[in-house]
Amino acid sequence: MQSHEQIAYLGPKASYTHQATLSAFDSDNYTFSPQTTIEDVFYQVQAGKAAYGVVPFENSTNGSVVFTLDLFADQSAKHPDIVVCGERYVEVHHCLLGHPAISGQGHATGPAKVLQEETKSPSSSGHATPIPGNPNPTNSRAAPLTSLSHIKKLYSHPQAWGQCKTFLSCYLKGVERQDVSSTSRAAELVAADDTHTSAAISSGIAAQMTGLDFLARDIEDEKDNATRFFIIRRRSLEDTSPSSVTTGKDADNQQNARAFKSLLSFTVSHTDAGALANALAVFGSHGINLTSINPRPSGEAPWHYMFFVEFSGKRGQLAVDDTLSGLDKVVRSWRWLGSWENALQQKQ
Ligand SMILES: O=C(O)C(=O)C[C@]1(C(=O)O)C=C[C@@H](O)C=C1
Repeated sequence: MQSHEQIAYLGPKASYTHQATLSAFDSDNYTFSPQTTIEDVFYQVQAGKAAYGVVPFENSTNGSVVFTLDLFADQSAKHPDIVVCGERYVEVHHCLLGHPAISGQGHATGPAKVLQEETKSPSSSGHATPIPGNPNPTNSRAAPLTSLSHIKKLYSHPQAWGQCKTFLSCYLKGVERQDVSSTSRAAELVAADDTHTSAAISSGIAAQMTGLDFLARDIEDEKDNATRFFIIRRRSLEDTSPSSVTTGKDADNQQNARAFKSLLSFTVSHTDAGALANALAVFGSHGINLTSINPRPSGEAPWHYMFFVEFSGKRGQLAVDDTLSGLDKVVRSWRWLGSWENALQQKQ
């Protein structure tokens, strides 16, 4: 029997990362291997146990997934060979999953009673307070489908809280939150809670998997909420060998550059005036379009940073290779983290 290559992803099944994995790999040809943490995914790929890994990288509402950036920063040199080789975008529509209240649970006494009077919403479990960006908290895009007054604890992945701020502040303000490793793990924990007083922010698919009820749907602040995932693999010799380098007009035309993206990290002197500006100027002087920049603590000393930049183009194109040579002269250190096909090129 042919042994399938393994794809490591942040699990368990029904996580958004699982959905990204299904959109990138055919389950007939690969074996999917759910991992507990994003670090476990990096480890599996670095150790050669998985051919590819799938990890969240950034969300359209809540920004960068810092756990992933810090694994690329790799302060303890555990994953020196990981590079990005692809990307996938997944629409993220969060649901509140749990068990409906049973009679006698969640009486509207004390704070809940106050809440009912304040918000005229008998289904909430906390106080509604105006927050910046949503002066009228009753303006949540979603309303609960059932009473939430019995919900005493919430589980989710930390990224999800920031994507559902309005719903949470409106209907579940002050309810204890517990960070867990993924939204689908949150659903598993709630399904195992016999008290029926917890709820998970998770995907609709996780409801099918666990048998939990929908207490609310589409609770994300922005209706076009989406997360971008990276497909990672181990760096290979061809990645940097001269034979992979393409030159000539074709490699340099703008259209071709937009078809690809690249990621690299660098550090600059913390004390030299203009060090960061000089590094960024190298990209502009070679006509390279920078699409994002993210600083993360470098671990060298407090307030020292490593910068991650994403840009159009791929290694092997003349302008990109010249940029890397130029960068090498002005930064303290840099690391190429991969080039891949731009999944949005049709839409730009
Ligand atoms: O928890 C999950 O389901 C994940 O796949 C992780 C993750 C993330 O880290 O951004 C993915 C998509 C959502 O943005 C929320 C959580």
